[in-house]
This record gives sequence, structure tokens and C-alpha cells, in this order.
Amino acid sequence: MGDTPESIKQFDELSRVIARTIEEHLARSKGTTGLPRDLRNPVLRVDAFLEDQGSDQEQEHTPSRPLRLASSKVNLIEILGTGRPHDPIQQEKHDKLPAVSSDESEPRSPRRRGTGKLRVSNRPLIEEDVSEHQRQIATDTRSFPKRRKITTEKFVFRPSTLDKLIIGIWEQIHGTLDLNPQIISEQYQITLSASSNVAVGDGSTAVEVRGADTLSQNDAFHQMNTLCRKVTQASKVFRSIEIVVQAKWVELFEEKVQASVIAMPKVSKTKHHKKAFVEACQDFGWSEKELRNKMAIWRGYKEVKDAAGWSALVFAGMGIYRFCKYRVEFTNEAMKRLQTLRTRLEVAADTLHPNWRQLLSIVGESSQLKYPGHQHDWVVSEDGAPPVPLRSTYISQGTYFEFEQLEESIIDERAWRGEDPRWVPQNNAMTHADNAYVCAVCGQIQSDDAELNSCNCFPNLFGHVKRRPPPVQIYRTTNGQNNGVVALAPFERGAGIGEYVGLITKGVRHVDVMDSSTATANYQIWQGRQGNFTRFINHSCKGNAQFTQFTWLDTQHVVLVSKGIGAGVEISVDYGDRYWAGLEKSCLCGESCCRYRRDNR
Ligand SMILES: C[S@@+](CC[C@H](N)C(=O)[O-])C[C@H]1O[C@@H](n2cnc3c(N)ncnc32)[C@H](O)[C@@H]1O
Repeated sequence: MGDTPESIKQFDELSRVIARTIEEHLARSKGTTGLPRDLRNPVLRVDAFLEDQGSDQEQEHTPSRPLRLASSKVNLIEILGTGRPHDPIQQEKHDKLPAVSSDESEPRSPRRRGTGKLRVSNRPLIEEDVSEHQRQIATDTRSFPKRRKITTEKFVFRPSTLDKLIIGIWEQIHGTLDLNPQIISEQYQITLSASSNVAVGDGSTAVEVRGADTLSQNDAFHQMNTLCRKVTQASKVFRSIEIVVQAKWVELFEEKVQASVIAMPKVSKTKHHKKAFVEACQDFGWSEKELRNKMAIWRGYKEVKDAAGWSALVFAGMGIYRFCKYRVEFTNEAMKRLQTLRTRLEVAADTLHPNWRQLLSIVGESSQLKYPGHQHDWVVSEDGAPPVPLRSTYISQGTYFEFEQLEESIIDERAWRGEDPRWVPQNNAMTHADNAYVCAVCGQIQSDDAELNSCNCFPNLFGHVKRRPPPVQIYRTTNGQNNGVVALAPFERGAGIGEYVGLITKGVRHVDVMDSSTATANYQIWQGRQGNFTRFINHSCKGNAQFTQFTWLDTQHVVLVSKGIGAGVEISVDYGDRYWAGLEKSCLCGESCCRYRRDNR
């Protein structure tokens, strides 16, 4: 069933009929509905969806996206006459949001002020056009996918040795590796005393780890944590240096042999090779067998470096040793694949670890960054073409493009005057013994304090953990959709990939915008000028991710949740019928179930 303007009109009519019926019913049962008294502004939301449940025989039926038939909100205050304060939001018609107003005399709903964490923007709001709505992305009303490891579907990535190596590099780049060279100097400051105590640092900054006899067990544990973190970080840095130096040694060895061949062409290359080899054995103090075995692996490091660049070596971790020792995949094809990753790895390394190139100065390479700034300010290509600045990819469309990368959403002051419309007061929060917030999804207590928190819904996005950059890049699509977002490592089904952040506003029309609402407010998240990578996620009629509402503590968020995504696959969501309604564009998702392709098939 197409969502044409005519069918929307019919649904609106249906919506009004349902709302009227419920209103009449509630008016008749006035005073007997048993509404909780602490609902200050009660509204009854009525949504009707049409959905294909599949047949009983199907083992694992993925229901089709439900088609919204009707939606309406009924203001219970007016019907039940409870004497509760009036909220103007309740008067907003279902799909006709009011124009943004800065009139201070407008009556306001009792909402929380924006929290200190949120930045309030003074940017002028984009001009509103009150004609028909379109381009409004909605969150998926179904519950988000349950966690599950990726199994055997067509898009699943089957790791092989090269795949493991590449994923290992992406994970290290997006992980905790701290390549600050200071860590090495800290390593030198670690001294082991004659007793079992360990001292770290010089006199002024020394951290001493004593046995449990002199320190409380807790203090000793925390100090040992610090020591262990420093030593582990330092050894990772040393490991990276080791591989870089060994690859460089092979490079110099080969150059030396080549130079000897040119200087004495009459002597065979094998003899020149042998001479340089023996010389090296003497310097190392190793037997020929020892050096030959090591050299075989080091040669692998150099080949990986020649193909994928220094960043591949620095961030490869332990995986590269196994890859080079067994040489199962040292094929031309594998090396070509690494070549196409070279600049993409450099973008991630330069933007996420601006100090990493300093390690290269040890082998005489430049430490100048090539790709400064934010990782998503660069658009990469899958064919290995040089990355280009994000802005340049919109010039050909004749549009001026400016985009500020945000960590968190900001509130549009003109629309909300510093209040946060995403506020979701929890009834049980005040009654719970510890004033704790209870997760609406898992029923566990939510807290930013690690010791109190038991909610594990999106542990990488909310709570005490520092959000890490998701392993994704903005890339140039090849099917005419301009940019898109590609997953660099796999995302398990049910994993939160990131939050949809932007300007929290209202009244935006005719540009891409996320529509969202709590029980008391309709709001929009607009990513036209500010946001994060989720701004570049394309639509697919068979999306491998979805946008889902999730309340953390007392604030609603929109989270991008994986349905199971393999490494190297474009991340896509189903924007929904409302986005495409009345839009001239044709869908390019290429799926056989495509609902919005306009040309004749
Ligand atoms: C939220 S943006 C996604 C990022 C966009 N591709 C870009 O380069 O800025 C949505 C726009 O991307 C394009 N787009 C996304 N998915 C599409 C699809 N399946 N078919 C055609 N165009 C699509 C349309 O131009 C749409 O208005």
C-alpha cells in the first residue's frame, strides 16, 4: 500500500474517527478511569499499525516494517476535567507542528531546564515552510533487536586470516591504545626494588606499590591497577616500535644488497646477500638460523608496510605476527586489498591518535600528520582513492556545506528556550528507595555510577564509560547516493552503534530531520549543520540497523542499533514511509523488496 498524499488523507480521517470514539468513551466513563494522580498532563496516544506476522511454519520470521495506519493523541485533561494544568503541546495536531515561536507570553508546559551537559545553541533556526510534511525520519517503534552474534546470512563477514588482521587493526585504532610517547618515558621510570614493593616515577611523581602490610588492600589494588595499565600501555608502544624497526631493518638490508650489486655487478646477488647477512649475524650476535627465522617474519612486516603503510604495522598488535609467520595469505590479491586500505587507515590513525607518527621518527620517517581534524571530516573511498574533505563532496551539488561534529545533542534555544523536550520523568524514580532510575527496556537500575548501575542495554554509549569512537567511516558510495557510512568492524545484533545527535528543535520542514516524541513533547533532531556520523546513514528498504528511542536516566535518546552488520558493509536504516511520502526521489537501495523505486521494473 503506497503512502501517497491521498492515502495519508484517508488515514488522517481514520485517525480522527478512532480519536473521536475514544473521546466519547472516556467522556462517558468520566471519573472512573483510575488514572494515576501523578500524571500532570495525561494524554492517550492511539497508534494503529498494519504488520505482516508471517506464517506459523516460518522458523524465524522477520516481520515487515509495520505500516502506520492512524495515530492520534487525546487530551485527557479536557475530557476528564481533572483540573490539571493545560499543556499547549497537547493541542498540536498529529502531523502539523506549530511554527517555532519566541513569544515569551506563550503558555509553557512544566519541563525541566536543559541540563548542564547540554550546550544551548543560539544559531538562527532554519526558515520554516508550513506546507506538506516530508523527509521526516521516524524512530522504529518496534523494540530494538535482541543481542545475538552474527550468524550465516548473506551479508555476514567470514573471517579469514587477512580479514582477522584487518579487523584487528581497525579495532586497535578505535580502541584504548594510547600512543603518547610520554608513556615510554614512564616505562623507564619504573624501578623494581629489592623487596616485593614496586616504585613508579621519579621522586616528585613516584607511585609506590607496597605490599598489603603497609597499605590497605584497596589502596594497593588501585596502585597496582595504575602500574599495570602503564606497563601494558608502554609494552604496546614498544611492540609497535619493535615491528616498525624490524620492517625498516629489512628495507635497509635490501637496499644494502642492491647497492652492493650496483657497485660490484660481476659478483652474484646471492653472494652479496650472504655477505650482508653474515655481517648482520655478527652485529646481532645470532646464529644464521636464528636470524633467518626472524627475518622471514620481519620480511612479512615490510611487505604489509609496503602495501598498507606504517599505520597498519603500528596498530596491528599481536595479530600481525601470526599473519607473517604462517604467510597463508601473502597473495597479490591480499596485498592489493591492503593497498586500498592504506589511506583509510591513515585517516583513522591521524584523527584518533595524533601522536602516532612520532613513533616513526625513530626510523627516520616524517611525523607530519596528513589527515588532521575529526575522523568524520574525511570521506574515504573503497577503491583506495585519496580521502577528501567532507565539505568538498557537497560542492558539486551546488550547496554550501558546513558541519560541526558533535559528541552530544544541543538544544535549540529559540525553539525550547533552554528546556530539554527529551525529558522523561519517571514515576517510580521518586518512589524507589534510592531515587534510582529504572530502565524501561531491561527493568534494571540505571546510574552513571558504575557501582550502582545494572542496566547493560547500551554499555558503550551510556553510563560511566567514556564513549569510544565507533569503528565507522564516511565513504563515497558508488551508486549515486553521495556519501554513506561503512562499518569497519562487525557490530553484533542488538549492539548500539552510536547516538543520533544534532540540534534539538521543532517545526523543521522540507529538509531531512528526525521526528521524535515523549509523552509530553514532540521534538525534532536536526543534523543540517551539526551532528555526528549518523547524519550520513543512507536508507535501505532492508536496513541492517534501526533508530530506536532509549531513555537513559530521565532523558530520551535516539540510538542507532545494529541488526547484525559485517565488517566492510554499509550501515543503512529504513527511513520509513513518512520520509518518502511526496518525495520526488527514487530509492537506490537496490533491494528486491525496495518500496520506493520510481522507475518501471
Ligand atoms: C540523511 S542523508 C544520508 C547521507 C547522504 N547520502 C549524503 O551524502 O549526505 C539522506 C539523503 O541521502 C540520499 N539517500 C539516502 N538513501 C537513499 C536511497 N536509498 N536512495 C536514494 N537516495 C538516498 C538522499 O539524497 C537523501 O535525501
